[in-house]
Amino acid sequence: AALPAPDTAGLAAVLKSAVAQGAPGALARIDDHGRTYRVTHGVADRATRRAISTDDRFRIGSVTKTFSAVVLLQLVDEHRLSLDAPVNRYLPGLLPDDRITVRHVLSHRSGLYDYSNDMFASSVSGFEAVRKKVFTYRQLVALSLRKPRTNAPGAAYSYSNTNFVVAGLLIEKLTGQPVRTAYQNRIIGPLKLDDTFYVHPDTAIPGRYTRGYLTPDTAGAPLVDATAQTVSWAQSAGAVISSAHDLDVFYSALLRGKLTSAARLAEMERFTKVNSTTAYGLGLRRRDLTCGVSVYGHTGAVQGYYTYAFSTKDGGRSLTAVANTSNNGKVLDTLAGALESAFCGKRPV
Ligand SMILES: CC1(C)S[C@@H]2[C@H](NC(=O)CCCC[C@H](NC(=O)C[NH3+])C(=O)[O-])C(=O)N2[C@H]1C(=O)[O-]
Repeated sequence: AALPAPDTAGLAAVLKSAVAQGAPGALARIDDHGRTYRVTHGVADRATRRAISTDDRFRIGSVTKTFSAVVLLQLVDEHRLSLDAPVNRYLPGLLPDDRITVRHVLSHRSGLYDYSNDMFASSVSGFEAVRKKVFTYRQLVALSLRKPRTNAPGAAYSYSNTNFVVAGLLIEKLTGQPVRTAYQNRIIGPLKLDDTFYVHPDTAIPGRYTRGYLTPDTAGAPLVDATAQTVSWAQSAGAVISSAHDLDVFYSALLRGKLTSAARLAEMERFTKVNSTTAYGLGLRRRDLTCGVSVYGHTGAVQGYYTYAFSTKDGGRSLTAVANTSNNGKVLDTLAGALESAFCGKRPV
């Protein structure tokens, strides 16, 4: 059945609410079968008061996980990787359990502890301690292995950034190239994503961007400008920079089967239920909306930036919504309403 028209007034109200709840600015772009909708509210820069634009680049956080998963699924298509092989077959000795497979890692079912839980237990001091640091992938995995596994391999879903750091190690081992090169050659170049970059360990966002502001844990404390950072704590789990246009193109192309074989896309879409509205596949989230529509993509939360980037199953309609703050649960929850406005249309009064 055809989707209802996007509810742009409802989308504007969502962004306005996000700003009222503490985001300096918010943006949303819908690409719907060739027609584009753009909505913004608030500022990209608190000092200059420059209005936020849907053209502004931003840090996409864990939306990066889909980029990493796509590269690995392409390697499966090229018969250079098996999803059900142990990670240790490709990276001998990396993990303490040979039963952990590539599929377990890409579906957050490995049981590998998420080192960021400790790293950011105190949001601002944790961020300031790492914002200029450069980690190796193996240093991040070592941080995780200091803690017990959360579950036996394959036994449960437990979100962990460590999984997609392992994915980055697999990409570099199997392609013989840095993750940056793999993203560029396999995704960014072919799709002409001119606003999309992997600059790690550089701290600057190229070109025109919105600044990002970390909300402190202490109510009323001033926002922290988190724009300049290496994002080395995340890398292949969260360090890509992009734009609303490019993420709409990316998820539409993925779901249209432009980036992997149909068989591999079907593997990405084998979902483990997370809660009543969300399920996780391989580097891909499914969100089930109130109108019965399911959308596919990923969310992102990196210091200073919240992102929702989702598309319909056929890739015909895509939405990217961003708020330039983080560590603000009200804003994260409010921004989820952008999915309802974009894909469920006007709410019955
Ligand atoms: C599951 C999520 C929401 S969290 C996960 C990943 N982001 C992180 O793991 C960053 C955690 C610290 C971010 C920081 N929070 C704190 O410091 C809290 N003490 C903030 O909000 O700026 C990402 O991105 N994912 C989102 C996803 O995949 O949707």
